[in-house]
Amino acid sequence: MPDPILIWGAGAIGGTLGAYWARAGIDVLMVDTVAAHVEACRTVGLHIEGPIEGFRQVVPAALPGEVRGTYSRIVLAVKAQATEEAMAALLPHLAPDGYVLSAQNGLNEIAIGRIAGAERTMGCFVNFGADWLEPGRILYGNRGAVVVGEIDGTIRPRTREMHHLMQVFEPDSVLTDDIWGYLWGKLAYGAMLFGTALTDESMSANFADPARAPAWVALGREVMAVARARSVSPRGFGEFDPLAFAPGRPDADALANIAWLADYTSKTAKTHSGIWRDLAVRKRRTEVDPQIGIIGVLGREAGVPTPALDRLVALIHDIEEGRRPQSPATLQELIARCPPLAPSSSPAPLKA
Ligand SMILES: NC(=O)C1=CN([C@@H]2O[C@H](COP(=O)(O)OP(=O)(O)OC[C@H]3O[C@@H](n4cnc5c(N)ncnc54)[C@H](OP(=O)(O)O)[C@@H]3O)[C@@H](O)[C@H]2O)C=CC1
Ligand SMILES: CC(C)(CO)C(=O)C(=O)O
Repeated sequence: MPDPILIWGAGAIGGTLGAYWARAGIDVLMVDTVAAHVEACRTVGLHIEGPIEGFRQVVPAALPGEVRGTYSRIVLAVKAQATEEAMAALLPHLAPDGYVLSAQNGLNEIAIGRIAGAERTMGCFVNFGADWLEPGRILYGNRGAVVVGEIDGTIRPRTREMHHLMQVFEPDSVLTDDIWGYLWGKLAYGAMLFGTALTDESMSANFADPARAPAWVALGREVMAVARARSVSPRGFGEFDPLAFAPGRPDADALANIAWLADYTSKTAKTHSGIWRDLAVRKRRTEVDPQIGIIGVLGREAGVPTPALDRLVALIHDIEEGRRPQSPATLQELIARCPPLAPSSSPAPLKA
């Protein structure tokens, strides 16, 4: 029998994975710092609810200090700003020939590789939607892309094994030799999601408002410009093609993708992003620095200006620190820094 899969961070993403794997008879141990959540998961069970399916599953769970032994497969699913702290705690439990899979948004694989070694790091792009509601309760709002790949692009037996495991949860999971392409594609979408969290409205309402499009286009373009400077060719999901935001592409191509995002985000029970939830519900800091701030840092290294991203980071900090509300006026502060769209731009039809 292989050792259990250790899931470090049993919130919206880690908890959903853990419940599905445990229900399928796969041996898992979830680790989380929220004592009441750990207790609920391992006693009465973790309740997965929402439009996909509802079930309650007892899942073995522990606080970090309760973990013993070493594990060959660790799925890291904490928010990006907790990555380094979580890595320090889990490292003694990572087998010498094991690996950590980042089931997170952002470029956490860089930090994980630095701490655990590149050989012990695997990448993952997760785009399903889930919310941690309270101890023992998670909303699984919509299915979404799950993509697994090694950070050096090779596909190894362990990569195939993790891909099979992900298929237990999401049958359409993808195995890739280009995980960085997917991670940068998510950064383009992710930057826009941070933008939507400047307001109190849903993701879909934000994407559907033509007056707000200059912000989404500018953010997408800046992420693409930095990705290009780093020789990454970002990949999308569904019909979202981040390359439509690449330098030189007409505004109409970008707008067609934003129209698709408005539709895509209207079909989930998770109406607002995790960023919005951190600010409006959890009243806590977001992942903006490790996820979006880093793009500006990489841009400066490559001589690529990122004024919209920089303004976005500052505005999110303003909300975190109570200097501004989540409101259309706060988003307007971002739009004011973004170039206007070409006057004749109307969304080009998306390719079938
Ligand atoms: N939710 C979603 O729909 C999506 C999320 N993602 C990404 O997935 C990652 C995880 O997000 P999500 O699941 O939403 O976050 P959650 O906050 O729901 O879950 C993270 C859990 O880890 C706990 N935690 C924090 N620090 C530690 C630690 N050092 N050791 C163990 N547990 C810890 C948190 O506790 P506490 O709350 O007290 O901090 C929380 O219970 C993020 O990068 C996010 O951007 C990607 C796609 C979709
Ligand atoms: C919106 C979502 C679920 C991606 O679709 C996300 O990544 C987030 O909430 O941060």
